[in-house]
Amino acid sequence: MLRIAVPNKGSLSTPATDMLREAGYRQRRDGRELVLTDADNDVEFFFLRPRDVAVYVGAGTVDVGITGRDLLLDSGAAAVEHLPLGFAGSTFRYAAPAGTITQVDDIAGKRVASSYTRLVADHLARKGVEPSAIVHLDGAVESSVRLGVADVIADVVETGTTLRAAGMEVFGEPILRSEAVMIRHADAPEPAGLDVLTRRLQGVITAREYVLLDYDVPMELLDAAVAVTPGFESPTVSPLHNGQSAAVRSMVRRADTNRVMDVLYEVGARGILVTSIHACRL
Ligand SMILES: Nc1ncnc2c1ncn2[C@@H]1O[C@H](COP(=O)(O)OP(=O)(O)OP(=O)(O)O)[C@@H](O)[C@H]1O
Ligand SMILES: O=P(O)(O)OC[C@H]1O[C@H](OP(=O)(O)OP(=O)(O)O)[C@H](O)[C@@H]1O
Ligand SMILES: [Mg+2]
Repeated sequence: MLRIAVPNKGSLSTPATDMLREAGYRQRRDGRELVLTDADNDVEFFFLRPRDVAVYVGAGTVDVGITGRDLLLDSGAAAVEHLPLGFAGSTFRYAAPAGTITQVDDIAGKRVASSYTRLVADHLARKGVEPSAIVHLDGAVESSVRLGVADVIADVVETGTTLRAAGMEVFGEPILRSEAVMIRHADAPEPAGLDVLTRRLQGVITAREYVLLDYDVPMELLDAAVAVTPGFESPTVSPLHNGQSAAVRSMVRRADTNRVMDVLYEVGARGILVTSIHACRL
């Protein structure tokens, strides 16, 4: 039975559970359940603190887990990224009170507060910058400068609202671009059942990222239209009964849908329809 660690709280928890449910797995209804067996799919879920997921996977006591790329790298566990999942996107960045520190080199000799101290230490070591201290805090890192325990922070930035509210500004390039990832042990052989889990999750990711586009186009314009919607391998083209036009079906990135429809219309396609994909295996 494949053992899967899932975040029990925080930003990753609900979207991780939603994705697994969409992939056809049973998920807990009560937020206090710690373990859940899905016998039909031969998997067992362990609901753990997001930060601890990499520790369990690295120790080999669970086979795979869902966590953030930033949490994985900060853990130092013997676990590696297996599949990016496309949710809980964020950047990890340095910030300081507006107008004080503006480049990474200036962190030399300063105190840096963060909940991700290994990430920060590794990054500063790579840059050859020596801070006077790296202060570990559990959260609300933005308050650390005002309260006098640090000069600079390194923290997760999603919208930037929290930083703005604290009168801080980011500086330097992002240390990391993070998102939710499926992780597995660094050296262990691939556990039985991981191939099925991976295909199922990839199916959900693709169904979220792509739509189906259908349209009719006169035969003489078919090549020009297909060039706009090349699809994954090649679009499906069916002749219409009138013998002069074709119906085309192709997968298109959801984010590109309206731009592609505009171009297709210009090319001469009509009856352009967009349909969501409920599930898929490619
Ligand atoms: N706005 C956000 N705030 C915090 N973490 C975020 C955000 N957006 C995405 N994430 C990601 O969520 C993960 C952190 O989740 P975690 O549950 O540890 O913290 P949290 O969501 O801040 O919850 P809490 O602070 O309540 O424990 C990281 O991988 C981080 O990159
Ligand atoms: O860029 P934003 O959209 O504002 O999001 C980023 C903020 O959200 C998280 O804090 P959280 O609310 O989890 O509090 P915490 O610091 O106590 O973990 C994170 O640590 C940042 O402070
Ligand atoms: Mg937090």
